[in-house]
Amino acid sequence: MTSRARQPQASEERNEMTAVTENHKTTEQVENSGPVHGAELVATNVNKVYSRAGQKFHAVEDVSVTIKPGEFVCIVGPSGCGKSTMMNMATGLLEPTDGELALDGEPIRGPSPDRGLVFQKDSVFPWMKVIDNVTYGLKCRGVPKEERMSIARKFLAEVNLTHVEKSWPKELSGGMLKRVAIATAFSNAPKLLLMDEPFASVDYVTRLQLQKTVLDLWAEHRLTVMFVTHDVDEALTLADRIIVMTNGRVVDDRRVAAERPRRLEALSTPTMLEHKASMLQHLGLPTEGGA
Ligand SMILES: Nc1ncnc2c1ncn2[C@@H]1O[C@H](COP(=O)(O)OP(=O)(O)OP(=O)(O)O)[C@@H](O)[C@H]1O
Repeated sequence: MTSRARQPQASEERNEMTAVTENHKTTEQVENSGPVHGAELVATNVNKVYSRAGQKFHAVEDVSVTIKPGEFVCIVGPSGCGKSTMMNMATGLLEPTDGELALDGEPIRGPSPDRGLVFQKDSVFPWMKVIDNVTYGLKCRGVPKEERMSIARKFLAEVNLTHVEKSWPKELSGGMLKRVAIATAFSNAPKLLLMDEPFASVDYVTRLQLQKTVLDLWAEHRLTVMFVTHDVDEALTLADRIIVMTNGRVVDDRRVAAERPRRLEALSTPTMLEHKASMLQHLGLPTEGGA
């Protein structure tokens, strides 16, 4: 018989969230507050050409972009604009047809532990208990058992999952599984965290909690984050820089200098509304002011 893992009480979650948001910093504050662990990602004239019904087309076309160490960058764009293709090339799982991606000056030729991944579909192995999932990458890299358990427990504590380390994934909620994936990614101490619509399938409240968890870990560990989302509000909540893609191209690249923590009301300031209207216009959506 399996027992359902204890869920944190609503009040516990709220207290954790408050503590977390109070610590958020902008990229500049993070950069100025100590050494940055993140790496610089440089894409130079990157193209990806696919064939569809015998016709070649550019899924990504001539993208050149530099993401600074420690920067939190969101990529926003409509379905099919090439966000995931860009992300997959950064993971090293997909090769550009032309151009190059490099991390700290080293061309990306394949996957590596210096790049952590959290994708929309759960990247948690159902046949391993939570603690074994989180330690798996460390084990593969030969990290001694005591050390990998200590690292995994530290990150499970940071995502408030200490109480389920011995649970099976099937005993956890969707939001908890996301937190296992986040703890697993951070345990491997990546220099670049690649997140492709990681919270698309969770409910609104859980999504806000997960956003705060990621922001807190980002500020603490000072790694570089590239986060793909459809959701302009999510990008404005998370990012210090937002890149908008349409039809495989970068059509907008803007800095969001708003103070952190960004509570819900922060999205309604005139500057944020201006950012939103401008991005929606790039995405071909009507805005309230008719801009
Ligand atoms: N392996 C493939 N072979 C052929 N075409 C592909 C392949 N992978 C992606 N595409 C096409 O490339 C384009 C970009 O796809 P991509 O998945 O990068 O878009 P996306 O912006 O991430 O979309 P979504 O938000 O819906 O996930 C789409 O037209 C898609 O159909």
